[in-house]
Amino acid sequence: MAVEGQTKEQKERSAVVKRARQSQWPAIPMDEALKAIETLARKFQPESKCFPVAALQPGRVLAEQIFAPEDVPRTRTSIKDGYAVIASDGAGKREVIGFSTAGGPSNQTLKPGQCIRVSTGGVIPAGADAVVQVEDTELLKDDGENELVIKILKAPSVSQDIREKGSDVKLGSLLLDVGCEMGSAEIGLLNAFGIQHVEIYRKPRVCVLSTGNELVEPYMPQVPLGHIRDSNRSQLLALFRGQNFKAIDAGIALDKVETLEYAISVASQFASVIVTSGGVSMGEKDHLKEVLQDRLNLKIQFGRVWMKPGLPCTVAHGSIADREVVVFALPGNPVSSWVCAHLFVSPLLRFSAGLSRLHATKIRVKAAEEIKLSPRPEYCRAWIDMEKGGDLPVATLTGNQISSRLMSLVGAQVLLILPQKGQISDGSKIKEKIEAGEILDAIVVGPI
Ligand SMILES: Nc1nc2c(c(=O)[nH]1)N[C@H]1C(S)=C(S)[C@@H](COP(=O)(O)OP(=O)(O)OC[C@H]3O[C@@H](n4cnc5c(N)ncnc54)[C@H](O)[C@@H]3O)O[C@H]1N2
Ligand code: MOO
Repeated sequence: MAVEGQTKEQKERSAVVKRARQSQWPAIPMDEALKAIETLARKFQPESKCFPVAALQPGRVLAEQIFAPEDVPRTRTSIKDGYAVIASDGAGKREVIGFSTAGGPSNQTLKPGQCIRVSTGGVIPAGADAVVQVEDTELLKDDGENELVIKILKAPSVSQDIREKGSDVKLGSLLLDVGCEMGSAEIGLLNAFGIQHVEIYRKPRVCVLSTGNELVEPYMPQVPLGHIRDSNRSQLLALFRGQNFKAIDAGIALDKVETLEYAISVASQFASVIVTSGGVSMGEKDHLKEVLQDRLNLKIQFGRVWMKPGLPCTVAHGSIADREVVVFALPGNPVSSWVCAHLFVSPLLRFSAGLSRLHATKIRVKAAEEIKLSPRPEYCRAWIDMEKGGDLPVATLTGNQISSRLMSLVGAQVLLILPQKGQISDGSKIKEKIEAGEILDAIVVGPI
């Protein structure tokens, strides 16, 4: 028991003997954890603002429906470089009375036997009802500079090679919907209609904090024995920034309840989503759960998930100084925090960013090799080969999958979803492994 007058070391030792020897937190199944995240996400509704289209970057999310303010094309235009004609004139001679180029429309009206030279995108002059491409004509007469008479080789049909008014987009039709992620095409489309301002969602902010007495800044030239460089923070910041969220560096906090409480409170002033790594397992310095629940009075939504990696992953929700927050206390192992960030943090941030799809894309792949199953459902990192395997891409594990091995994340394109080792559905035998060639679901986490 801790008594007055104890040294710091004595106090720490007494904390060790008092620690629980079993986790008080049930390891909930993955689908339950994901449901909890989806429920929580709804508390972090996206916020919008008006934004100039000229400054839009890919990845921004639209917060309003955009309707076409005009027809495209606004008037009938030519699909080909050639001649605007009257179809009923058929094949044969035509007098060339002028030209209508893109940007230089003609104000002449065609009469039978006449044609007007047009370029692709040029306005179809009055009286014309077809375009004949230049390849289907012959020049019969010119004055050295201008074409005067041509011959149409094939009889044209009405509407041939004419883009009718509104045939691409009708005035008032829906161009882009709420939740649409801006890419190059969407930015181009807004500009095609001269739309100058749109309502977009604000990027959600996420604060990233590393915890652990053993951590030193990555730039430190000397790393004392027993210490390691903090890699989780930069890794998670880069992950969230790469997903278009605003990620804020909250530094490193020592494994001390007061320090952790302080660091998380400070973080809550900058972002309503806080991500920590480390200190959630069974060690005597693993204080995160206690800090979240007992010192910050947050409600722990779950304190363990039956998954690998990421077993002690913890999520807490509540208010700190009247600000609603969610804290994702991820396990310290670099692979565990990365996998949990993809599976739990990103979906909540995606919701808060206004995106219509919360979860990453799932694909079906073929296992390249035999994979031993673990007692927990596992999310294995894998590379994808689109060429091999015929109908489905082939997934090869990124080497040893231990949760400390950061190398297993390098170039990872998918997380293979492996069931836990156990009885197959008809109960006939225990499934111990995935066979080479077996088809699996996989979550896309990198460019394919
Ligand atoms: N008795 C038990 N021990 C452990 C259990 C358990 O159920 N019972 N769970 C294991 C699992 S699973 C995981 S995952 C880890 C997670 O532990 P913590 O979240 O408490 O993380 P730490 O102990 O603080 O760190 C674990 C590991 O990761 C390194 N680390 C931590 N932070 C960083 C960082 N910012 N950058 C790079 N590396 C970091 C740390 O040095 C440790 O090596 O617990 C198992 N133990
Ligand atoms: O399940 Mo822990 O997350 O890596 O080893």
